[in-house]
Amino acid sequence: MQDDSAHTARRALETQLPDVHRRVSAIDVRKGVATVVLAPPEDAGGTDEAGVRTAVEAALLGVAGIERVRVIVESERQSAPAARRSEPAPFKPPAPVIIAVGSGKGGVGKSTIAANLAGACVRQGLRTGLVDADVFGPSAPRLFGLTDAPGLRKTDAGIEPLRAHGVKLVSTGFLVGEREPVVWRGPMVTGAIRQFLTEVNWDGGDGPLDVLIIDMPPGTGDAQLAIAQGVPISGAVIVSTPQTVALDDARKAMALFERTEIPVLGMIENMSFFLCPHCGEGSEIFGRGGARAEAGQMGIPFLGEIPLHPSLRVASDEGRLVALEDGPLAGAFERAASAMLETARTANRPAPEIVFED
Ligand SMILES: Nc1ncnc2c1ncn2[C@@H]1O[C@H](COP(=O)(O)OP(=O)(O)OP(=O)(O)O)[C@@H](O)[C@H]1O
Repeated sequence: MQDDSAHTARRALETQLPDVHRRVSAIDVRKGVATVVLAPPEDAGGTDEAGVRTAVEAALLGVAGIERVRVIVESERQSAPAARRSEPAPFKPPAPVIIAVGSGKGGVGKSTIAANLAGACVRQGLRTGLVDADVFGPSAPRLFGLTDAPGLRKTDAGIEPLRAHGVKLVSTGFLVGEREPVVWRGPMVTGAIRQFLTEVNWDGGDGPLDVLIIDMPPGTGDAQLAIAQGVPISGAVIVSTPQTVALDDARKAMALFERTEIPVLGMIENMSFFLCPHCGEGSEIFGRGGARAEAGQMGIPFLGEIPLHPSLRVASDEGRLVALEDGPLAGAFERAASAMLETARTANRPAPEIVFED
């Protein structure tokens, strides 16, 4: 629950930092964590944003009930890309291969698949990061067994990711309690995602990431746009179950990615068939193969099928990744991850050369 400290925090900024207060578009305080969303500065190059953050933190840590402060600066508006074109790249991309995992509807297992694809990448010896961009329902804390983990810290090097099962990860779930629904407005979603893509210290002294997986939120395209504009993304993987209704939604998800010029790398079918934990036999309860056929029709690669298996749900609830354990599920994730990486690497084209006319 939002508490009264939000009101006190707003008053503190109004009296102590009136210039900053004018830029505040939202303040939220929950469980001692204050989240302040600031509109982009009017004078983009001339404002000491690091100084602003420090000042906001100092002002709000003086408010009773606030123990931690997060400052999110909203992304620049539409005019920004044109202005940015002639400037040097504002930051180093977090990884050479960046893959968004999306789905058309909730509950098809997108987050479970994203987490285990990350696990399969670790198993292949790749330095792997995961951004849980599903700000509406972050599930990384549960999937990685980090529900009691301390929140994200920010150092001079950036936001420090948490680590579990060899994966470095960030999630809004590490900013608020897991059971609390987060109410984000459009700009907050894009602001949070941009911050996760541009301000995380992925390297952390043990080398840059080889691959970054983004667990996408469902929605209207805000997140897709933030990602398309924020990082050189390799492409998107769509997760669907085989039923027609899920496939209809998967088609819409693909259209959203394509509208923001994120190439769709392929489709993974989850819950393809029921793999009996007792006899090991498969039953095609949802009509296996629907996603494979759909991918064929859309002209995109089919990257693999993951069976419905009780142990996957149990492992997910216990914060384990089956991709890192032994068994048929690990093999399925390994094959899907290999196909995904192969497609992503071939999709990664060199940046276009910019020619300056005299
Ligand atoms: N192949 C599978 N076998 C068994 N259980 C699965 C499988 N895939 C996912 N699940 C379970 O289904 C539930 C939904 O999965 P998950 O949270 O990953 O879905 P999602 O598409 O990310 O949903 P949402 O968008 O609502 O977060 C979880 O309880 C998960 O453990």
